Amino acid sequence: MNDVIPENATPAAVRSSGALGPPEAGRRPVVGVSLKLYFGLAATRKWLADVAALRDALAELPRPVDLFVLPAFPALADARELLAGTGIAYGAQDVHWAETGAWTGEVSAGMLAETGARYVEVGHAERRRHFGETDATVAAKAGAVTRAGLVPVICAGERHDAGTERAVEETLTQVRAALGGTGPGSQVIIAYEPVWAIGAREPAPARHVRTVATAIGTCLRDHGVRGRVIYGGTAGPGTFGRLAGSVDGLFLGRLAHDTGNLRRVLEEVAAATAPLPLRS
Ligand SMILES: O=C[C@H](O)COP(=O)(O)O
Repeated sequence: MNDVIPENATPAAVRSSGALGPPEAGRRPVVGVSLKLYFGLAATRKWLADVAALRDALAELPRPVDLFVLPAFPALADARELLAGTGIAYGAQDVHWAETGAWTGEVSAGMLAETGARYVEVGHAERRRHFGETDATVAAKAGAVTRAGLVPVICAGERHDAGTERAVEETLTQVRAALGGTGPGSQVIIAYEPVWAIGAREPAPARHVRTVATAIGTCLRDHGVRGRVIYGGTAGPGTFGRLAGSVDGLFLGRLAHDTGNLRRVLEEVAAATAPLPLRS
């Protein structure tokens, strides 16, 4: 168990805790957005066009930041069209673990790769809660995604606000299970999302997030995967500055519907992060 990291710890102090290692170079900060089922197709197209217009702002950031967006399946073709040439990646909010077969209604990682998708979210709390996803199915999906050459965005987080120690335990159980489906050296993103902070009024307290995210970082290193950790749960402008040094970026939901917010988040992430080391 890691000690709780102080609320006012500087990024350098967090790194010197040993969880992230020395700040040589390597991991690029990353910001992701899931649209969930908030928009219809026309609204998604409008939003994607607004995101594509961030292209110049993205290119002018003082430090490169990866940006990916996850619209609903029917909008993947729109993402391909509207984000072409912008350097902004896109992907899906779910996937099936099988490559092919009698799986009515499902979509394989291979098909997603054919659409040009780069990232695939697996194990979001809403899928665990409403669709019965388990650590085993999340692991199978994460494995399918990496085998297809895509990057799984593995969501993990405790269900209830019952203290940081309990959160580390519950979250690492999910992360370890999911990583069991991926091979050594796989590239993954872990989206740490305390379930009680999703769709809430404010993000989880920074001290709590720093401690859990740092424990996830150590877990990634132990598993020998190339991992980045991002925080999600009512994240928006002002969130990253309090977490810098313990996470590689943010995973946004509602607050990115306004692409002005998304632009501010990208600027904050670029400004607040120093180069971070590769984890393997
Ligand atoms: O996928 C995104 C997360 O669940 C966070 O959503 P939220 O920012 O709307 O709370």
